Parts: sequence; structure tokens; C-alpha cells
Amino acid sequence: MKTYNIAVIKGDGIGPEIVNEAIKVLNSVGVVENIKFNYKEYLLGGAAYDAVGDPCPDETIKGCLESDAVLFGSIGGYKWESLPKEKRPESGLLKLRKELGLFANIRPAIIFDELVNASTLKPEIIKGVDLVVVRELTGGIYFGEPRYKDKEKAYNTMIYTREEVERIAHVAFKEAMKRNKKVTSIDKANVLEVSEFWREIVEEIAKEYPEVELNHMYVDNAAMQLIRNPKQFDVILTGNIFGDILSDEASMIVGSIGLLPSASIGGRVGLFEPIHGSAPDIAGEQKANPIATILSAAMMLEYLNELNAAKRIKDAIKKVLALGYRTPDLAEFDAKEVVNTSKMGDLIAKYVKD
Ligand SMILES: NC(=O)C1=CN([C@@H]2O[C@H](COP(=O)(O)OP(=O)(O)OC[C@H]3O[C@@H](n4cnc5c(N)ncnc54)[C@H](O)[C@@H]3O)[C@@H](O)[C@H]2O)C=CC1
Ligand SMILES: CC(C)CC(=O)C(=O)O
Ligand SMILES: [Mg+2]
Repeated sequence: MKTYNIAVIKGDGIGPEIVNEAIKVLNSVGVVENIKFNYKEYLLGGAAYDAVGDPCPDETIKGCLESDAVLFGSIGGYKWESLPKEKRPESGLLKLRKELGLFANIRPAIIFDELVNASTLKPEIIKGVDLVVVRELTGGIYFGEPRYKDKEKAYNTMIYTREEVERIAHVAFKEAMKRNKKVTSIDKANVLEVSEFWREIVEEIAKEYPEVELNHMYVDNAAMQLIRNPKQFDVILTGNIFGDILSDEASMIVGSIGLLPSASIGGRVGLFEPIHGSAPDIAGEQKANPIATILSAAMMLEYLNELNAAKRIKDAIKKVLALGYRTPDLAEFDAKEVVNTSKMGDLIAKYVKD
């Protein structure tokens, strides 16, 4: 039997609800695939601030580094919005990503055939969508110095170094080599020097991957093209803020933000989390869709090279959707039965054994 030590960070808002379902599914698939998971919980975000006065305690960083992988829910909420920035949950998450060296965030947006009607876009536009956003995660404007705010002015700095662009470009081109060999690099090079620089370096790295077709797109056009014709994209390579925004947009192409998982890699240990936040508007109500987190657990299994177990989870999700079970976010799309967070987890945990 294989054993993995998993650092679990439930976080705030819907975080505990969705992570509980992912653990339920992992345990179920572990039984059939002979895998044991040892979970150890750590605090991050608002929960960590409330407990120890720090949104990213050293113990959490250390615990993650000592684990085989990290499973994370979400952080943030109204309660902590007026704290000084360094004490806010979001700062805790940014610090954790930086400390763990997780510079690459892989966010696949793949339509389930069972959900082709689950979009405001026409089925012919979205059927077959299979794209992945490769988002730079530890640089750009979220981290750039100087940053400043007073009553009269405020600013942030979008900065990328050569090394940062090179390494994320390699991740995107390698991803494209495993897929349809197309990279669209998204920037704002018509206005920003940092984007011009990004573009030049991406062009240089592209020479090492002659089989991959590279094109560039301005981010405003990309936001429109994602809706107009999402199937033109294979791998989207972009910076921290643009990737954050475009991946939330991409989630609505496939039906709901509650469906998109992610893997953050680049350091000694990978971290797996849904792309969405802590959804304080529905927290504690068992309304959240846990599929994004369960798919993140499947990405974690792929990272651990447990490919059969990962496939079982993805197949089980398809099966449950095909049977017409929907959480409230997808209730209006071919639902035979609307179920809560826990019931959705139960169903997926049941069908992973089939
Ligand atoms: N990685 C993380 O932990 C992230 C944390 N946040 C934080 O989360 C808090 C809320 O941020 P928002 O801008 O409202 O974004 P959000 O992603 O939490 O929620 C946006 C909307 O999507 C819905 N939603 C999100 N996840 C869902 C799910 N699994 N099932 C069904 N509906 C879902 C919410 O109910 C809400 O209406 C903030 O404090 C924000 O900073 C935001 C994004 C990422
Ligand atoms: C809350 C932020 C720190 C990040 C974010 O929105 C994301 O990673 O999707
Ligand atoms: Mg985001």
C-alpha cells in the first residue's frame, strides 16, 4: 500500500465544506486503489489570523514543506476586510505561495459533455472546450515593489524579471507539448513595458519548442475571444493578474466557477486548490459546488503519479453529472435532482468505486 502525507488547509468560508468532500472522495478512491492518505491540518487566512494573529503561520509553511502535497480550500471573508493588508487572509495566501516557490498555476477549463447546456454560451461554441491557463503565480503586480497608498495617491508595480518569465514560459510550452501544441501568450504589450519584455522573452523560449505554435494576444481582446471562440485556445500563458481574471472568466464557459480546479507547482511540494474564493455569500449553507476541489484532488493524484485513482475521480464526476445531480450553481441546467455540497461528495465518493 502506498502512503502519502497530505497537508490539508481548509481555510475560510466554504473552504472547510468543500475540502471535507474532497477528503471523502480521496478516502473512497484510496480503498479501491490501495492508497493511504495521512492528513495533517494547518491554518491559513482568516482562521489562522483569529487563532494565532498571523494569516500565514510558520508552522503552516513548515508543515506544507514536509508533506507530499497540499490540499487547500479557500481563504478570505467580510470579517477580515478592514484589517491592515499584511494581516488579511489574502496576504497569507500570497505569502504561502511565495514561500513554497509555487510560481506556476495550472488552471484547466474543460467542458463536461454533460454540461454543454450549462452556459449562457451556445452549445456549439462550448462543446469540446479544453484549454489550460498557465498563470505566473509569484510575481507581477501582486508582489511588485514599490507599493503605496495614502489619502492622495496609491500605486502598485507590475514587475517581471527575465528568470520569472523564462521559467513560466517553459512550463507553458511543456504543457503544450503534451496537448495540442499551441500557446497563446496574453499581455498588454501595446501599452506596458513589462508586457513588451514578457513578449520578447516568450519569443526567445519558443525557439526551444519548434513544434509549438505561438501567438500573442492583448488581454482585452483575449477576454472577448474567450467568449467568442474559446476553442481557439489550447494553452494560455499569462501573468499573475491577467491569469487570475481570465481563469474566472473561463470558468463560466464551462458552466460554473465551482468546477475549475488548479495545481500550483514549481517548488518542492505542489499545492492543489479550486480557482474560486471562499464564497462568503453562501458559506455554511452547504450550497457550494465541491467539484472544483474534488478535481483539484484529482490533479494532486496525477502529481503523485496515481493516475488510475485520478481517472476514477474524473469518471465518477462525469457519471454523477450524467445522472443529473447538480449543486445549486448548476440547478437550472438539465438537473434531475439538486443536491447539497455533502450529497455531491457522497455521490462522487460512491461512484469512484465503480
Ligand atoms: N484562492 C483563494 O482562497 C481566493 C480567495 N478569494 C477571497 O474570497 C473572498 C470572496 O471573494 P469573491 O470575489 O466573492 O470570489 P469567490 O470566488 O469567493 O465568489 C464569487 C461568486 O462565486 C460563487 N462561488 C464561488 N465558489 C463557488 C462554489 N464552489 N460553488 C458555488 N458558487 C461558488 C460565490 O458564491 C460568489 O457568488 C474574498 O475574501 C477574496 O479575497 C478570492 C479568490 C481566490
Ligand atoms: C485572493 C487572491 C490572493 C488570489 C486569487 O484570486 C486567486 O488566486 O484566484
Ligand atoms: Mg482569483
